[in-house]
Amino acid sequence: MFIAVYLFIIIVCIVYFEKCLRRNAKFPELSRRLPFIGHAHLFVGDSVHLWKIAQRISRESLQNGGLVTISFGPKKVYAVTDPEDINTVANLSMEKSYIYGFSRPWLGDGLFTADVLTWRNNRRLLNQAFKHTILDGFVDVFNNQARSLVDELAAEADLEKIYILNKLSLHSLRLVFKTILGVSDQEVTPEKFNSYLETNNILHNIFTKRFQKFWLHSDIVFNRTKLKIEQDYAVAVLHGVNAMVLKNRKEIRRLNLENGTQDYSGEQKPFIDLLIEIAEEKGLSDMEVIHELATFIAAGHDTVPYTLLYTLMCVGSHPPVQQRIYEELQQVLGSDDVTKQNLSSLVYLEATIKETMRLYPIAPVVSRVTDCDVKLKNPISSTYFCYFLINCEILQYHQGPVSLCLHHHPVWGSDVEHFKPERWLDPTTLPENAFAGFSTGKRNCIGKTFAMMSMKTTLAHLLRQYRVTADITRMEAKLDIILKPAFNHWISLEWRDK
Ligand code: HEM
Repeated sequence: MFIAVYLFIIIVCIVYFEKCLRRNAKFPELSRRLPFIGHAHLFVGDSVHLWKIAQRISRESLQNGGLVTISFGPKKVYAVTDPEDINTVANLSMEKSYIYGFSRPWLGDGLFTADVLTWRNNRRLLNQAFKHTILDGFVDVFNNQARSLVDELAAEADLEKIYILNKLSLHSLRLVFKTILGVSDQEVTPEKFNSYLETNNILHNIFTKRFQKFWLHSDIVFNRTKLKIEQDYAVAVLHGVNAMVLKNRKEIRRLNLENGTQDYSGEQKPFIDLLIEIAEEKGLSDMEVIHELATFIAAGHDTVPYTLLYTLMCVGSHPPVQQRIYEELQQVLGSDDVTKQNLSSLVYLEATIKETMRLYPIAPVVSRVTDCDVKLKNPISSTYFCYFLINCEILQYHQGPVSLCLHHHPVWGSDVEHFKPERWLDPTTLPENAFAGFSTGKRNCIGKTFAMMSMKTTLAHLLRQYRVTADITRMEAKLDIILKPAFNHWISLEWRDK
């Protein structure tokens, strides 16, 4: 009898709670919300499933005029897909959402995860390391690494299928170790690089699992799981490498200062030296420097290889695009190396990378918290009026290969679904605020010029030497922190001068 009464009271409460929510719902909400937990159940599954959910959210958001709400229990998230709204949010809210906090044991107060106050200060200081004049000094390193990659791939040329991702990751990690840490290939064995990559992937996996299982969002629960033990171990391994590099670098700097010498013989000094200088000036601890290094290594090498892979796959799937790139390379470079002067003439290659990033952005979801009211366009009516979103969390969903969102928004025109690098050649014809491959607003990617320069150099060397074949329409993707290929991401390479 008592059980029946309790059940009755619970059902009445649920119905009342639901009615209140619906009455107060000002915004369209994602379908399939459950009482109390909201949409949290939709995210449970593997990372292929997570990508499908992200695409569904972005599709529903666009169908609802550019905004849809998602509930995680009492927490409400606004998924924004309208270009104007995304621009508004990105410019007003610099604070990252609590989900980024999952990576704090690894990245600490590094630029990517830092709170706004710390971020403002550090971004200003670190911006100087990413100026064009500084990055120009890395072009020789980009060329040397690209040449090594071309040579390494020779053994696999003419095979029917190559899974090139691991080689691209290794290439990007070496590049980052050289330019960010000042560590040459000879100082780190291939096994150590591979173990760094594996550990890095383990961490991605742990963060994704934690995000998908909403009960693990709480530190109290998560800290009692096996995942936490695995996370601690992985973080210790990566920090161990960073700490060792930092110690060696400080020693080299000390000796250089004592002897009045420098050890980068004409090359640009690595980012770590600037960081050590800032740390000495500001009294930062070694752990703070390690967190910043971890951030730049992660952000630098996690992103580039995936964008390179997707570009090669797009190029391999579109022979006329490949032919035009080849002709541009012949005309601009011939058989010469890339230089800071000729790099800017590779306009069609750059357009191809941007078009790839439009269709396959490695960071398709960016999450922010607002600390002020944000006025957005009315997502339901076609007339424009405004809503106030108060202290809410906002997700920007831009793009997905099959879904309609920022990078697939109708503002791109009727050929929005086509891979068409030509659309980038005349900037005056591009839609406003509709590209966020490097994010947008003040807290966008600090490494975007570095990334573009290194990717253009690598692709110039590769595509001059090899003809690529691929079929990107068969690739399946997963969302494992970033957009990664899950299946069918092979390419084949053929020597051009055979
Ligand atoms: C194709 C290559 C790259 C892409 C597509 C990319 C994309 C992005 C995106 C979308 C964000 C914003 C993420 C968010 O707010 O959640 C970001 C931030 C960041 N990126 Fe990149 N990135 C790339 C390469 C690089 C490289 C090479 C570096 C460093 C060498 C780098 C360093 C960073 C850092 C430190 C941040 C945090 C910036 C801040 O909060 O001020 N990225 N990147």
